[in-house]
Amino acid sequence: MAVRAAVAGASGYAGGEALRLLLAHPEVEIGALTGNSNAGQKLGTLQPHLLPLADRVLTETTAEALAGHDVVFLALPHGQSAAVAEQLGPDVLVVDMGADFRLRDPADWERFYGSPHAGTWPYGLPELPGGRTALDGSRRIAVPGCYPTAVSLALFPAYAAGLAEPEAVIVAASGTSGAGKAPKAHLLGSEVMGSMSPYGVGGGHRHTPEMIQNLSAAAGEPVSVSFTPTLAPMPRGILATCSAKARAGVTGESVRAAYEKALADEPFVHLLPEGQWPATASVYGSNAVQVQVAYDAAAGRIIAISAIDNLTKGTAGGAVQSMNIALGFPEELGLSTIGVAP
Ligand SMILES: NC(=O)C1=CN([C@@H]2O[C@H](COP(=O)(O)OP(=O)(O)OC[C@H]3O[C@@H](n4cnc5c(N)ncnc54)[C@H](OP(=O)(O)O)[C@@H]3O)[C@@H](O)[C@H]2O)C=CC1
Ligand SMILES: CC(=O)N[C@@H](CCC(=O)OP(=O)(O)O)C(=O)O
Repeated sequence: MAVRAAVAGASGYAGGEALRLLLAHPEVEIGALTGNSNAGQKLGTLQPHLLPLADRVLTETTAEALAGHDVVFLALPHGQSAAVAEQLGPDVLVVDMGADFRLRDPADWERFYGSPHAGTWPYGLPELPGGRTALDGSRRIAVPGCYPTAVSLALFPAYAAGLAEPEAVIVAASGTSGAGKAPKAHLLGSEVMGSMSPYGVGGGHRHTPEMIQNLSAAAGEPVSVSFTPTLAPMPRGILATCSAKARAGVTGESVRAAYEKALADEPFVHLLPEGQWPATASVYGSNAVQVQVAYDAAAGRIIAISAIDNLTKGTAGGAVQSMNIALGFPEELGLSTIGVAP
């Protein structure tokens, strides 16, 4: 029997992407759709690409509206999920696409988000060591941030194999949908189009502690991360260029072998053949992740590059993949690795 799923934040980008994927999921029936300022509006006016749901009307995000579902996806601004989640029973699978339950260290949360820490839930990145075990049967899932998804998948094989020094340098470009749908001054179309610019420079981006958490767990020792995000003039996609100094004795062959071993059985993460490089266009709208790795012998550095769709594998696709594991469905159910080209 199909599970009944509600989506809170259905008017936003993450909620809209969750609905796009859930519409194609053979074991999910879509229940309540809730919003905030757009409650009372028809979904067709807010998410015109979701034609089968065009006549559905958004209700307020309340415990009553979300009651009676097997799964509740929360696509709410940071800090809003805990109050909603605590009103949902322990048997309901709550999948939080916000940041509230991702970090283990309350001090990290308070420093980067400036509010009391709500707690820590099983982390929705199945590909990390132990990731699937943590999600199996869980009724609470913290979906990772989009940049930490791209970066962790690019670098964990190097750290898990003990090939890299514990200091990573990351520069990643994101499409503008990463910033959400609400209008923002730095996202005016005429200023974003035809230009790339950095932001959150100097360790200030809130995804830095999440990357440190993931890479340190893979390495078995603390890993420092210097992360610089940049905004790219495209609606979707993240290209993460990650590098770390190689440990003594590392060769191009040993790096390649470690990545082949770590990613061989992954249904969504694809280590490209040597000589091919990840591109955001290749994963547009798909749950696939492209990874490539190279050893820069002159600099003594491992360079790992990944491409994801920030809204699919970076948010809603990762959420559905994790839901599948938690509920015992095949992990790939309802998810595509087929992109859109050109
Ligand atoms: N965009 C992305 O690439 C990613 C987003 N996420 C996370 O997903 C969550 C949603 O992000 P995104 O979809 O981009 O943001 P949007 O701004 O596009 O959407 C926000 C949603 O939350 C609703 N909302 C706003 N304020 C409140 C409130 N006070 N109480 C309840 N609902 C509220 C909005 O409703 P209404 O429109 O009706 O006001 C809307 O449905 C965030 O936590 C974000 O960090 C995670 C990974 C990637
Ligand atoms: C381009 C852009 O602005 N991206 C967002 C990341 C959005 C995201 O995935 O992260 P959260 O779920 O943690 O909000 C940012 O840098 O804040």
